[in-house]
Amino acid sequence: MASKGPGKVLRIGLTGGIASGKSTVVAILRELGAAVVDADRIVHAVEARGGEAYGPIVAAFGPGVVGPDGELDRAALARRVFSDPEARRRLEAIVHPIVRRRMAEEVEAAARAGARAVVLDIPLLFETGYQAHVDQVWVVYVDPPTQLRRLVARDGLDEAEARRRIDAQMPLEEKRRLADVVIDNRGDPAATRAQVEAAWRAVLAAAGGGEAGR
Ligand SMILES: CC(C)(COP(=O)(O)OP(=O)(O)OC[C@H]1O[C@@H](n2cnc3c(N)ncnc32)[C@H](O)[C@@H]1O)[C@@H](O)C(=O)NCCC(=O)NCCS
Ligand SMILES: Nc1ncnc2c1ncn2[C@@H]1O[C@H](COP(=O)(O)OP(=O)(O)OP(=O)(O)O)[C@@H](O)[C@H]1O
Repeated sequence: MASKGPGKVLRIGLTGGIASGKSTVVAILRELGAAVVDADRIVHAVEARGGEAYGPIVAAFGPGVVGPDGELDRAALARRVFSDPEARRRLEAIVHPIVRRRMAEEVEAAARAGARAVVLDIPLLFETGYQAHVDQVWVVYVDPPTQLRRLVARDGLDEAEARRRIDAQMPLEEKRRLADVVIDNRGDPAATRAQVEAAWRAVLAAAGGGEAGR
């Protein structure tokens, strides 16, 4: 864990596996008043037509990844990169540096706006080594069969495609072992909410109490 300098914002890295429940946990944290930086949202923004990553991606992957409306055909690009690790690394080499910079800017902005704690929702936190840049890591955990079932149900993928996406990430069991805080999302939403509320209360206490999130 990185040390927290005096007067600095407490950075919480929130991660998990695909469909483990990060968005569900983030929605609860927002309700509790947390400032949240969302890596997937930034990815979508920079990959949109006219965004910083759009041109380099089209140059690298060709017109086959552009849809009729001129936006990236995300489904086509996903099929490509989740069946070819080399292509995935090429995409990541374009997108990740831009996302890292934007996240740092958003943390700065939240701190300037008075937040004492910021949640960074980063699906690939461990895979990208970002744990060195946060003060604590929360992992949203589910067991593998639950993860597969929820991913298939949410995204309408067949089981083989869902497995490929899960296999493109560090195993969730391993992430759980590396966590400072584990949110166990195997149970019902109420059980998850109780854990998130308790973990956020601990953050408020560590960050000096009061309105730490905003
Ligand atoms: C492959 C792309 C086009 C698929 O887009 P799509 O709209 O279907 O999915 P979305 O971007 O909403 O991501 C959904 C989830 O997929 C998983 N995922 C996405 N990219 C990756 C990756 N490179 N490696 C492993 N898992 C990934 C994450 O769990 C993420 O939360 C897109 O995810 C992308 O450009 N990825 C590269 C950038 C990246 O690494 N993003 C992950 C977080 S920084
Ligand atoms: N405790 C729960 N019980 C039942 N279903 C749940 C629970 N938590 C989340 N889900 C469902 O599981 C799916 C995955 O959850 P969510 O979208 O929050 O995951 P995620 O980690 O944000 O995924 P991604 O990495 O793909 O963005 C969603 O359809 C969500 O409604």
